[in-house]
Amino acid sequence: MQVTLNNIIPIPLKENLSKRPSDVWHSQIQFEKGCRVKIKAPSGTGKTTLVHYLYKMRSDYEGTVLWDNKDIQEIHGDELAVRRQQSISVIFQDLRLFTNLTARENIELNRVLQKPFYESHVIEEMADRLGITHILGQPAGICSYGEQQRIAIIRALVQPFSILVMDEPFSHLDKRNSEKAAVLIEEECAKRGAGLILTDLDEDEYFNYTTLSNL
Ligand SMILES: Nc1ncnc2c1ncn2[C@@H]1O[C@H](COP(=O)(O)OP(=O)(O)OP(=O)(O)O)[C@@H](O)[C@H]1O
Repeated sequence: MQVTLNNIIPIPLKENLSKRPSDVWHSQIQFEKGCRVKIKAPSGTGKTTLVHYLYKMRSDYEGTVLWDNKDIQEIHGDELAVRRQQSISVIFQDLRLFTNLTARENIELNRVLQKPFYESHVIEEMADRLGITHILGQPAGICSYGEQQRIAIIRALVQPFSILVMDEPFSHLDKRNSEKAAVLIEEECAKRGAGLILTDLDEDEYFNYTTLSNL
């Protein structure tokens, strides 16, 4: 799937945006299969807002967001659900885990939404690589935030996608765990020939990105 931003301007940020240059807003940008794009911008400049626009969670913007040349405002119901299950996977900044469900149940829910992309043993293999095997049976709500981030990463990786969007996915992970997660994410994107869009506050070398620094 290709995602295109056509002259997007967030209405709540419009006044501030007229005072600063931007690599993203009021531009034509395409995110293609295979891309590695990092949006590096300070707190409060609109990274999460952009992620919500890309996934059709909010529509308070001028301009258009296209999925494969179709305005996402015209995508509803089953078509929207299938796109989210098959084409675009997101790790939200606030993770959106079900706190009463175990880590494994949170991941399983995404795996079995449609015809599973992976068999269930892949969850154990990914958990082992990210060092969270011991909390798989624990309610997500009592896991540390760093553990919850790794649950959300695995949940996003067990479904099919051609674009993966991650909003500050390593904010509570140390460097070693961030590197391990990045290697797994890169492998899963490469397997699918998928594109990756990541937001963050700082520089890093986890992926070979194109960086957009002004938001
Ligand atoms: N639903 C909304 N309606 C109006 N304004 C909003 C809404 N959501 C966020 N904002 C405002 O838009 C600005 C950008 O918020 P956003 O969460 O996108 O920033 P961010 O770059 O992701 O920040 P951080 O790095 O701190 O997570 C903030 O000033 C915020 O108050």
